[in-house]
Order: sequence, then C-alpha cells, then structure tokens
Amino acid sequence: MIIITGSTPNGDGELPAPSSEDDERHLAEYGERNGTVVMMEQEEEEHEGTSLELSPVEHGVGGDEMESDTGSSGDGPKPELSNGGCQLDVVEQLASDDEDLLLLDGGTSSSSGRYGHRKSSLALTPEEEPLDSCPRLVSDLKFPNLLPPNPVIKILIAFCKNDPVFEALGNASHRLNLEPTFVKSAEAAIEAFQSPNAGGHHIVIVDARYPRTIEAEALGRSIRNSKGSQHTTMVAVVKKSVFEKDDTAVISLLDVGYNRCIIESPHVSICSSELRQIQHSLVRPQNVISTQQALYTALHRSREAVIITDDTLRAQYANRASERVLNMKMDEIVGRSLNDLVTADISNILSHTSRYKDYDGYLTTRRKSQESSQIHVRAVPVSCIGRNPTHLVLILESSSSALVSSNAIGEALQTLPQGKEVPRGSLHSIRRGSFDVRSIASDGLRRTSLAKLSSLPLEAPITKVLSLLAQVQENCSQDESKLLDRVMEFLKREGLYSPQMKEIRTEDPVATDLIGALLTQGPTNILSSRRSSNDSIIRGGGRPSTGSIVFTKTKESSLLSDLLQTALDWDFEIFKLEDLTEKRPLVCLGLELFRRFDVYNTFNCDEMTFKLWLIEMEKYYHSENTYHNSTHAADVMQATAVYLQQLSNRELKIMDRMDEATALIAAATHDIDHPGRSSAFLCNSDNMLALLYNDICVLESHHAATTFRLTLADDKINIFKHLDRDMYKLARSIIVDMILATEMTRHFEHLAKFVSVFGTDVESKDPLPPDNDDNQILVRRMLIKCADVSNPTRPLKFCVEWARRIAEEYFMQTDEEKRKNLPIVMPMFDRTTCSISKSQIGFIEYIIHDMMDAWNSFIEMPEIIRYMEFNYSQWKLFEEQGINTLSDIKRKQISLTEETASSISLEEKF
Ligand SMILES: Nc1ncnc2c1ncn2[C@@H]1O[C@@H]2COP(=O)(O)O[C@H]2[C@H]1O
Repeated sequence: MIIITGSTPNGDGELPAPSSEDDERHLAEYGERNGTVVMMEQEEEEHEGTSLELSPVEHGVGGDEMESDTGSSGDGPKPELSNGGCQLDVVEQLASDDEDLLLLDGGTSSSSGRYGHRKSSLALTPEEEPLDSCPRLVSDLKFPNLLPPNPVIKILIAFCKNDPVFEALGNASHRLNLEPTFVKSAEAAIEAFQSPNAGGHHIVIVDARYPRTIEAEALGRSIRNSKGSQHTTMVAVVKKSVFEKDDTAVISLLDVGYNRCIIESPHVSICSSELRQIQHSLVRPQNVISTQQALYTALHRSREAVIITDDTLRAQYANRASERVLNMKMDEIVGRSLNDLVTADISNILSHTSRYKDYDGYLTTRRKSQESSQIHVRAVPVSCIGRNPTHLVLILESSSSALVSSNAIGEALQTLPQGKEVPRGSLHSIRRGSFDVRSIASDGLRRTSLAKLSSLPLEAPITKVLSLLAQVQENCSQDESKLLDRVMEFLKREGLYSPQMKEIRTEDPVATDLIGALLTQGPTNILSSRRSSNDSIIRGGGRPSTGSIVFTKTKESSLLSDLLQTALDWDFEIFKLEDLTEKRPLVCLGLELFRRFDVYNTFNCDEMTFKLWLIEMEKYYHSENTYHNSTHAADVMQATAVYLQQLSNRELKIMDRMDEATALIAAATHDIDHPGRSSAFLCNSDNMLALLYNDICVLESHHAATTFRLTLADDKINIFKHLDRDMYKLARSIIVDMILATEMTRHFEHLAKFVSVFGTDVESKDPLPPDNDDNQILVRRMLIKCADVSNPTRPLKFCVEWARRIAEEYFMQTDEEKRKNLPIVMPMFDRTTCSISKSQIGFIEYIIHDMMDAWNSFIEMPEIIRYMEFNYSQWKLFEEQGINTLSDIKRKQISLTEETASSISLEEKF
C-alpha cells in the first residue's frame, strides 16, 4: 500500500525524472519538503477502483459533466486538474492491483489548520466547512481519496509602509482566513520565507511601488532562487499609473518570477476578490502539481512497470521498474514508439482502448539483449483533454515475475485454510498469477501474506525454466502444449531428484530386501507383530579403554609404520591395520592422514589435540559391531584421502585445504556411535534417537550431533578451538552436510544431481566451474558417499570381508527383531537362508555400479571400476558355485588369502 500524506505548502516539489542513482536522494529531499510517500502493507478491503469503473472521460475534470455538477464551484482550476487526473488514474490502477494506494489530504504542515485532521472530504459537512474557506470541487467528492492538498494558505506580505493599500490587503487576507505574515523589508522577507519553522508560504505579496525601499525585482529573484519556492505564487503590487502607461516594468517583474501583478487598491473588497482569484487560479493548481509529484515518486518506485504513451503510442513516461522489464534505460524508452518496445498487434490494443476499454493480454518485449521475453500487459486509456483517450497507461509484468508470484502464492495458499477452491497448476493460473490472487484470496490477512510473498526478491531457477516453457507453449501445437503441461506439472513437484522407487528389476528377493531397506527410511510398514521394545540399543559397554594408545618400539610398530607408508594406496591393508592396532585403527591412520594433508596447520591446532580427539572419537565407535566399527571409519577415511589425493593430482581446483581437512574429519566420524542397527530398526523399536529425530535421518543426525557434542565438550580435544567463528561455522557446515549425505535414502537424489552437473562421460566432460559453491557441495557429498560404500570397489579379499561383516550385522539385527517381535526390516537377511552372493550382486547392480561409474568419470580412477567389475563377476561365480552362506564365504576368504600369499595379484586376474 502507498499512502501519500499532506505536503508542506510550497515545497520544492519538482522532481526531475529521477535516474536510479538520484532517486533515493530525490525521495529523501521530497519527503523532507513536500510530505512523505509511505509504502506499507495494508490489511483493508481493496479499493473498488472507482476511477476504473467510470469512463475515462469522467476523469478529465474539464469535461461537461464537471461544469454541470459543480454548480457554484465551476471556477475550479479545471485545466490543471485534468492533468492530475491522468496520473491519478495510473495510481488508482496500481492500487487496484497488488499494492493498495491511498492518497490522504493531510495539511500536516499546519496541525492547527482547519483541515489538518480531516481524513477526506467525505468527512466535510456543510456545518464543518467555514463559508469562506476554499470550496471543494465536485471531483473532490467523487474521488474522496484523491484530494490535492488543501491546506491553510500562508501568505507573506512585504510592504515598507502601513498605508491604506497595505491595510486593505491585511484585512482581505484575514477575511479569507489566510494566514498572513507581515514584513517591512526585502531582507526580512527573504528571512521569513527561508525560515525552516515559519517558511513555506503559498503566496508572497511584494510592494513594487517604491523600488528605493523595496527592490521588488531583486527580492523576486532571491525568493525564486530559494529552495522550496517552486510552488509559491508571487504577486507584485504596482501603481495604477505604471500599469496604464509602462508595461515594461510589469513585464520585467513577471520575467523574474512573479506570477501576477495587481494594481494597488485601498478597497478591501477589491483586494479580497484579487486574493480569491489568485487562490483558485494559481495556488490550488500548484498544490495539485505538488501532489502529482508525490504520485510521480510513488509511481517511479512502484514494483510494477508503468509506461505512459501519448495517443500516437509514443512513450512519454517510463518508471524505474520498466527498465528491468524492458532491459532498457528510462531515457531510451521515453520517446520510442510502442512498436519499438514490444512485438504485438498494437491495433488489437487500440481497438480496446479507443472504446475506453482496458486491454489485458500478453506482449513480447524487444529486449536490447535480443533475448525477448513475454510480458503481461494491462493498457488503460485515459482522456486528459476532450473525450477521446489522449494517453495510454501500460502496466507491464514480466511473465517470470508473474510465475514467481503464482508459485509463491500457490505454496502460501496451501498453508492457508482453503476456504475457496484454489485454481492451481493450470497454465492459466500461472500466467495470470496476480489476478488469481485477488480472486482466491479475499480476506485481508491472506492478501497481506501473499503481497509479502510476491514481493520477495526471489527467483528460483525452476521458475525461469517454467517461464521459458510457458513461452514455448505460446507457439506450439495443441499436442505439444499438452505435453509441455505435463512437463511443467512434473517440474512443479517437490523433490525433483527424489527417486520414486521404480520396480526393482530383479526376481531376487535378497536384493529387493536390501535395496528397499537402504532406500526407505522411518518405521517399517511391514505388518508387525507387537512393538514391544523400548530398549535402547545404544550400548554402554564394549568400548575400548579410554587410555591413549602408546605404540612401543616393537615389531608391530615397525610393521605399522611400514603399513602407514601405503596409507594412500587403494589396496591399503585395512584389516592388517585393524590387527596391528588391536581394533583401534582410526587413531593411527587418522594421524597419518591428517599429517599428510597438513590438517594441523589448516586448523592451526597441535597434533596432540588431534590425537586426543581421534582417541575420543574412536572410543565412541562400537567395537562389537561387525561392520559399523572404527575399522569401517578408518576405511572410509582412507578412501576419502585417496580421492582427495587424486583430485589434487589432477589439479581440479575444487578442494582447498579446509575442504580436505573437513572431508577427512567427516569421514572419521561419519558413523560414530553407530549402534549396529539401521535407522528403520531404531524407528520400529521406538528408540530414543528415533524419537529425538522424529524418524528422520536418525542415525546420520546422531553421528553429526555426536561429533560436535563430544568435540566441543572438552577443550583438550577441541580441534576447532583455534578457528575463528566464521571458519568454524564453515567447517561445521561442511562436516554436517557430508555426514548427512551418507544417508542412503537420498542416494539417488545425490547421484542424479551429481550426474546432471558433471555427467558420466569422461571424454566429453567440461572442466568444473571452479568457484561454484553448489557444485562443490555436490562433489563433497559424492566423495564421502563413494568412500562410504567403496568396499565393493576394493580388492576382492577386502570386498568379501566387508560383505561378510555387513551381512553378519544385518543377521544380528534380524535375530534381534525376531527375538523382540519387532517388524523385520530385511527378512531375507536371515543367517540360515540368506545368499550373501546374491545380496552383493544386487548391491553392486543397484547402488554401486552407476555411482562409481559417475565418480570415476569425474575423478579418473579406473582401478575402482576394474575392481568393481571383477568383484561382481566373482560374486556371480560364487553364486553359481553355491557359495552363499557366511561359512562358505569364510572358506572362500581363506583361499583368497592363500592366493594373495602366493602372490597371485588381482590385477593378473583382470
Ligand atoms: N557390501 C555391502 N553389501 C550390502 N550393503 C552394504 C554394503 N556396504 C555398505 N552397505 C550398506 O550401505 C550403507 C551405507 O551407509 P551405512 O554405512 O550407514 O550402512 C551401509 C550398509 O547398510
């Protein structure tokens, strides 16, 4: 909503067409001197758009109706008001749209003024209205909200003598209820006029009869050069003889800025009628003009693009928003024919507007950048002189912003009580966004929230896409348009990248079980027997002792250091490390990797703090878990390090030092305090973590939260303690995001986003845009995901061992579910019946293959694909050979170890 409050009487209201830079200053100056333009939200019934319901001719105050209606008021300043009517139409039109616009006659400059507290002329009863006040025109009554200022008229009278002429003027001004100030010299006149408190006179009357005492021409010049004299009416009193004999003196007075010269008269009645004429013919129109300038400012700052053309459709005015819509500067727009600005059948517009009808339709802009865009336009005809439209007011709205409002509105409406049927989704409702708002949101509260929404400076990329598609739809066949409708429906859905679980194309129930369990979250929908257990499965016992690890100079320690030499090899012996460190591999490997990636310097933190931190983190991994223990964390950390190394070798400037450090930290803690049971199990058993995280991303939220809770709890292990606040926040956000990315229910979403940006084809890949935050996030997520499930891409013996471990953990979960009569999340993972080979075939086919393919094409590590393919073929072979159960797998592991011992490398088997 826009309210323009009453102006100071003779403010310097003339606003030059403001340039964007000048605009703030202009507005500030304007607000100071001429009243205030206030833009605000308003929760009131929409204006009924009085002026729009009337024929445009009725707005031309100079029309016949005016004469007949006004009666005694026929002496109003008609020509000037007709101009004002033109702009008022525009503003009213805007007011009927998303911004309400209201003009209040204020008289704020003089709170003691008779009209100072009147809201509008509707409040003006004959009893209230003094007989001798400036009469209201009938137009005031017709358009009560569109009053020009009608303040108490302040008059400055500069006379050196108290002669009868002076007396008569003084009496006349009292009689007309003007507010006079009397001064006796030119200096005093200037001072009074410029005085910040008393100044701001509507009329200045100067005694021009005695140039030796008051130099009227010089005084006139000084006043005209004073700020705020723009709308002041200056009157010179001259001798009768001068008027009759020598017109040069009068003309020079008019030329320096006097508006009127009147003949000296000692008669009060003559002075009164002179002053009344001046009031009607000069002062009132000046007030109207100053109001127009407030309107002009409002228009200029309106969010809707407004262009006013003359009757030949040549642009006369363009507001600032039109620069954005047309992608042209205002002075490039003004003067141009509408034909040069838009491609449209202009005759179509004219056929409406010449019949005084608004035109409502679409045009395509001819943008400077050649890229054209579709805009919605309303064209309103306005008659300023005579009956035929003399101007056309075009209100433009680019279709993308229409889409924004429509989408935002659609979303907002969903959250509001749905009293009326809301037209959603149709092309029509998108294109006519702002119109739908009014039709569907009738109450003030809704309008306010919707106005807020549509005014937000937001434009989502998807909105742009929809807008482009809407344009394409304009020029395509019906069938294509229908197809596009469907496309747009899909695009408007939530979770574009969330997979809708396709049917798993396998007959194999083990794979179905596994993939289904990994990709769904929350409580299992399987018909359950009783849900009995409230037991926490976060077990307290079984953790290694809290003491720090001391590696003595033994054979083990030298084996260890030899092993750590290979810390960045893809065939790193993780299980050997597990043995050597007595199931605490994370500390050793972590320190080695932190050192190699210079993490201590990046975090400006000593190695000891990192060591204590690693010890604490490892302590919270459950060593009794067969899979989700600290060896898995070390394995993921090692894979992460290899990927980071590869990225830096390839000089893909994606990961800086901080990215590398945070990635390693996230990998180290990504499964901390894992209970060895899935999130679904926790939900099904009403575990406290599921309750805490509302069944959403339960385990990963717990891992991230635990990491920070433990780290920040003790300064001795707080590896973040020397980061400044911003760096800490950055590190935290990366670590949290990476840990959450390991949640498998969003696996396909992350993969699809990554592929959509980076593709899967090594050859045709464009280099990564280096400083694109969004892309960096995609890479980081993909990196930790690939590290987390890298086990099928490792050498076979590791791959088999991991498969055995995860299967064992699944079996334990099924055992517990059976024991506790809980829903069984993966019924096929029953130790007595399960085929591990089949589960691995399914896991590689559905989860691993595409992801590793995409990752390899990005990072260029062909060995991961070779191992994956080899392992896959081996699982197929195992399956054929009936190697399915855990004991079968164990036997196979032994033979694999022997093969390795006899130096048959896997490479040789490819
Ligand atoms: N070899 C594998 N076979 C089956 N499932 C696996 C295998 N490796 C990892 N997973 C699953 O993939 C999941 C990845 O996230 P989590 O580490 O939480 O839990 C992991 C296991 O549930």
